[in-house]
Amino acid sequence: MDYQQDASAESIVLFQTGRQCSINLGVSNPMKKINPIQPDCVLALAACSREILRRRVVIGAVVAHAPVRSTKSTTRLGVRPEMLLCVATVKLFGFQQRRTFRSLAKRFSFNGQEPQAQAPLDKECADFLPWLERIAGAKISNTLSIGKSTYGRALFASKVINAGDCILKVPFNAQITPDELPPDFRVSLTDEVGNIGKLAALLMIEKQTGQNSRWVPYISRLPQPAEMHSTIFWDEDELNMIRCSAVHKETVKQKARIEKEFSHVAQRNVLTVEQIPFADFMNHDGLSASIVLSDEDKQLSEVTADRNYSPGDEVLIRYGDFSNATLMLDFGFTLPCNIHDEVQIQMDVPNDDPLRNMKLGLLQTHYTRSVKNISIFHSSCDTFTIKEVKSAKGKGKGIPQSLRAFARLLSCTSPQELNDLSKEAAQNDGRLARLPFKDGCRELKAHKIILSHINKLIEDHSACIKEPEASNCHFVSQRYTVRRQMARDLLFGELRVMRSVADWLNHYCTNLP
Ligand SMILES: C[S@@+](CC[C@H](N)C(=O)[O-])C[C@H]1O[C@@H](n2cnc3c(N)ncnc32)[C@H](O)[C@@H]1O
Repeated sequence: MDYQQDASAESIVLFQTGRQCSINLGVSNPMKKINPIQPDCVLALAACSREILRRRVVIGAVVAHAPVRSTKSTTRLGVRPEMLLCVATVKLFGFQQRRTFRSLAKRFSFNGQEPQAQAPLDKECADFLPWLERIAGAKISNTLSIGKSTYGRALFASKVINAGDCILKVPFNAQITPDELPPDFRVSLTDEVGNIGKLAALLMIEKQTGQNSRWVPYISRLPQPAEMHSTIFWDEDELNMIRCSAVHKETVKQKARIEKEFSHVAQRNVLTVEQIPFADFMNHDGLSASIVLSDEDKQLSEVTADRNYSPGDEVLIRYGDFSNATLMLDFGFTLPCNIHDEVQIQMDVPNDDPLRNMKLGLLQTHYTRSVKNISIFHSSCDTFTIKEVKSAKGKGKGIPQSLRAFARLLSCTSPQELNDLSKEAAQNDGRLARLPFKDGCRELKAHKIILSHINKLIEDHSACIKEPEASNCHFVSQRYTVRRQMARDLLFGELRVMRSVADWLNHYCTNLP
């Protein structure tokens, strides 16, 4: 890849194999200060930042994770330079978080009496915690050490840790925020530059400052491009492995957005962006109950153990309840069997449906979108998220009511039927086709529409999985091996979800009166 800079531009401009992406800092010549820029860093950060902004729609929920702070009043999002994409959110209801926080506070004490650990220490990071504690002017952890795991750096118990122990607390003054931008630089930034753009600028400045940067121990441990596996960085062959999944489309969309729109993102928001050194060395376990919580009063972020750990155990936290689709796009990894897997499916009113316009009109009038949907994808009236249905004989939890309603609408063949649906909606809660058709044949027809759509997707996924390796030249590439496995984790997870939904639909159809 070739990168150049446009030193005269009002923006940081990167040219990547003919395409151009820019981060407009709105200053006359930012290159004076941050030249030369690190293109991979910028692009990745942009990717990360887009995600942060979109996630903001989580209203009334606590958003937190290793590098993310959350409090009642503000949401602070951490940008771990890990692939510069490691931004995660955890969905917890506000009251849960407050309660958790109070109970955590009671147990807020360091465990300092246990025997020394046998953790697999990362010698290159031996000086990291002492350095960070010097900056913080406070103890950050005395039960954790930085070591090496299968998934890069990780934090390990260096002493016995009991569930409920506070294992780390990183004061805000040891976190990297855009507030640190040099005043003259900050003054020159226009209002259009939000926190994420500022953080990007700060990182570039710090990187450029080299050994003189106060953050050098942290900056020097930023992930290298070769370690980044977000689908944002996948090449065409690699993306082809997941072409049957909605992640493919979402990746293409996000890439385009990053390159084209990042500079125009209005960031008038309540986010505070920062990076939380040390805490963001923790790897993800989807089943962990530990998250990063922040206390604005005490001006620190902390993590409490959700279980007992022996010395040498890796200590994990949960970044969020994320499907493999989200993990691979936002974080660049997947889990072999992810309980949070889900599948995004899109259903349209066919172009050749004679009632198409009437159906679209009704959808527009009656459709109310689920506010609970905080998946990585943008909802539209024809996009639905299905989850694994635990029992084919149950109520079908995992299949959204909106999908079944949509299918009932699709199955209508006369204006009269549509008018009846509309009337019924008006008599109830206004939502269209939420009740099963009284006529079993019509209900069957509607559900067969979904079933046939899902069966088609199952076929596509199965074919995708069976496909031989894309290219011989990849056979030695570790990168390709990692990404191939990610693709398989994704597709197998989606297949599991879709098969469970198909089983339920088959059972439902067979048992209709
Ligand atoms: C917040 S960082 C954690 C620290 C990181 N391992 C390091 O080397 O600095 C998140 C990154 O760690 C890796 N990671 C975390 N949890 C993982 C898991 N359960 N499986 C695979 N990779 C994981 C991924 O590369 C992810 O992007």
